[in-house]
Amino acid sequence: MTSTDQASLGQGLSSAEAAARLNQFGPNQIRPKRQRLVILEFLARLRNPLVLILLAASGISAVTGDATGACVIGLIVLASVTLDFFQEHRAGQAAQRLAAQVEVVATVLRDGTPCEVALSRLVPGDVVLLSAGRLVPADGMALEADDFFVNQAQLTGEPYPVEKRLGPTLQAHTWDADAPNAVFMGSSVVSGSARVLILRTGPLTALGQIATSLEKQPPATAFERGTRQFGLLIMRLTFGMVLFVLLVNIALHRPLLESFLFAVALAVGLTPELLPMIVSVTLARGALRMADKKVIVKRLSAMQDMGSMDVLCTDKTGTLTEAKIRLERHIDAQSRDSAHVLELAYLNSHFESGLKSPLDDAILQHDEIDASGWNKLDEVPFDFERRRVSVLVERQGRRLLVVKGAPEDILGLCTRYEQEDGSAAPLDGAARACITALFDSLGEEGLRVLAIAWRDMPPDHPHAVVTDESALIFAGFAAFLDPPKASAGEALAAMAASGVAVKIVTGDNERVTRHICMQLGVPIHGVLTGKEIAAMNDDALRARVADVNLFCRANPAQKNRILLALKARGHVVGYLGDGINDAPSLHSADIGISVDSAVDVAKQAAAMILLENDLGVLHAGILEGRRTFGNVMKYIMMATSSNFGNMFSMAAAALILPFLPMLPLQILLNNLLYDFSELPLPLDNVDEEDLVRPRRWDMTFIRNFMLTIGPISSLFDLLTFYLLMTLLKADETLFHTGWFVESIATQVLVIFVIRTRRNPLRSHPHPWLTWLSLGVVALAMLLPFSPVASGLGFVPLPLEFFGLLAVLLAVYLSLVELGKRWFYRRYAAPAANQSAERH
Ligand SMILES: Nc1ncnc2c1ncn2[C@@H]1O[C@H](COP(=O)(O)OP(=O)(O)OP(=O)(O)O)[C@@H](O)[C@H]1O
Ligand SMILES: [Mg+2]
Repeated sequence: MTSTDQASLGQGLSSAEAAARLNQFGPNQIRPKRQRLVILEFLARLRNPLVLILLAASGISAVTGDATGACVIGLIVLASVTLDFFQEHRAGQAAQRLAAQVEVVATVLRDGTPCEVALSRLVPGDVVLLSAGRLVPADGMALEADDFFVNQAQLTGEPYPVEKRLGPTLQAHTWDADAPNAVFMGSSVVSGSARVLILRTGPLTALGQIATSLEKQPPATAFERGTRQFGLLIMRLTFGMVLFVLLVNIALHRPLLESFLFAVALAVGLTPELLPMIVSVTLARGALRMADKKVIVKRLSAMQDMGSMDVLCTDKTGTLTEAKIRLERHIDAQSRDSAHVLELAYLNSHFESGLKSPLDDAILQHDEIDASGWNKLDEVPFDFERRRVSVLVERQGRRLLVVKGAPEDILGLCTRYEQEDGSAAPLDGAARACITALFDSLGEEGLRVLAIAWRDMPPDHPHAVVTDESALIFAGFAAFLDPPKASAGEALAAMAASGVAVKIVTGDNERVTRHICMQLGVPIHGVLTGKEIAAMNDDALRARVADVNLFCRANPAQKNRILLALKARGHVVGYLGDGINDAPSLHSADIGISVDSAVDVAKQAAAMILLENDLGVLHAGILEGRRTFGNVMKYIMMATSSNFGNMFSMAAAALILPFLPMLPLQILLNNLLYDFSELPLPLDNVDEEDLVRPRRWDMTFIRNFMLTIGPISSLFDLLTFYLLMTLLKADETLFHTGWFVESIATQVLVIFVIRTRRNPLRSHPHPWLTWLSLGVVALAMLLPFSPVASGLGFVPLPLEFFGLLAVLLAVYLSLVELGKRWFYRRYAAPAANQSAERH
């Protein structure tokens, strides 16, 4: 530590110094995202090998004579790369702005005053103020600590909170992980507060070092795997075809360079180069639409996962129930109202420095109780394994340990119970049975219950530890009403109807949760408790998870195991939660969903944040996800069927015709126009029948579609060749022109057939798609009559051609429509290709 650091401990860094250090140390991110200049991002697109080959080849052809051709090719390549780039860049920017809205911040002293700074902008030397629920933003050392407990399970796997105290001065380069004052990035504050000096940020932190040494890439989502497979399929086909065309042309002694250019242009025409752009634009558009519904999508690909999600796990408080909890009763062991129980509960909630749970808020708001005579000495913070919290308090020389928590656990720790007159009687079998019966009856009424217990502590006992929670005196119960949310029942029913199974995963007990489910009209068809889960190995759990829809008394690790078991069964699983206990599951879920009011770790781990905690918008999100899926699928189906068929016939024609069927630059222009017509695809409407089930990437579906529609396209093109040659007696340039126009028209207009399972007249495309497609076709028809025609190798078309074109188009579109109907009947009954449940 430098002397300026020492001097600045009190008030932190100055803004100027912080900015300088940010430059020096880089952002506080484990894997810093490279911020590239826009121009570099643009140039990176030219790195595509096909584009490079094309530019090189046209460069050679420029040198050998055909300068205009080469220039046009260069321009076309530039135009299509630019088109692609701007769309994607804009979409990415919009998505980034959205995510910034829910970015987790830290409270940092800058220029002597506390201010909120994004985690990524922290630097060594910053002084951070931490309290319960906050995230430790980087590695550092505690300068002040007040009952400061953190959960560092992410690093050590240890589920219990660890107390951090003051200790020796630490240095960034001689780090001592075991020092009592060392805190780590990725831990979250369970209770208490602290002032922490940041020493190491980003990749230099302990978490960063593990992450970089393992280079753990998040596993590819089903969708990413799908696009990759698809890319491979196309690549193989392209390679085969290009090789074939080259060999044929060489065998026929055609000019080598031109044949090569032709082959490469074919390859460009075959590549679904718009796919990445279509994917990111659809996703970004989906995310923007979700933002209107008060849902912020942090990780764009989560939109797609929402469309595939078939199981949603959710916790209970605040999701299924109203966020407002009320304290209804505070009663002793005999079910009489007890002021003492309320007082003890109040002291416990008042003094505990952990994140106040809604139960604490309910106790504190119930009645004003005077706690001023009491002094807090220490506490044992709440954790989800113990499910209780203790405070050690003192008044006029009397020391009490007051414990409140889950009744099942607390009763096990009690040896006596408090009677009406305040005396303690032994908790024998009969009394225990009585109290348990009381607890059960409260649960039947749908009340959430906490047990309150206490014991005297000797005056020489300054600290509270977990082992002090024994030989307690049971004081009574605090019972809460946590009414179900009116909208939740409806939302759950809607999700079930859309093929998403909802499972409730809660730390609360079975009775209360069942009661809520009954009120919401959610049938429970299988229950597992944390105890039962603890006794199962992963295989056993995997065998059970599908049939169970209520998991109760589950601790954080068990919640996570449930989730992994569901994923292992092939489900796409969403997880909705807001607590520290939900963070591991939010991480492992395919789609982690949290709320804006959640603790920082949960928000950090989530892929999606609900600004309003309402299950209804989640259903809307699922449909939105399926919509994005549908539109990406349309592009893929177009690329594999019609586009592919066209290119295939081009290759075949090269074999039959005495000349090249189209000039390389015409193929590229054709491709550019076709791409252009597909730009509005991300906006397109998706039919309802495509939204009723979860959608998954299905390679067999794509392959079968390709094999059905592709040949129709190819055969049809060959028919066109024949007619061009025989009816119009076309020479080389007329042939090129005629086929260019025909090929654009068929390729572009077939979208109206392919984009829907229905009769095309019964499904409404987005107006932009309609107009742009028609516009592109019109443009292609006009080109041969324009001044640039000769530069592009076109000649004006005779009138008969357009008559022929009209007939051909009508026949072609009808044929594809018939082929499509046959395909859906044969291979895919409505939505049946997406299996929701895989056993
Ligand atoms: N502030 C508290 N003081 C004492 N005990 C608590 C407190 N908060 C929770 N508990 C106990 O811990 C249990 C688990 O906590 P909680 O219900 O918050 O878990 P969860 O899994 O987040 O549940 P939910 O699905 O309701 O969000 C509770 O049922 C209760 O018994
Ligand atoms: Mg919770």
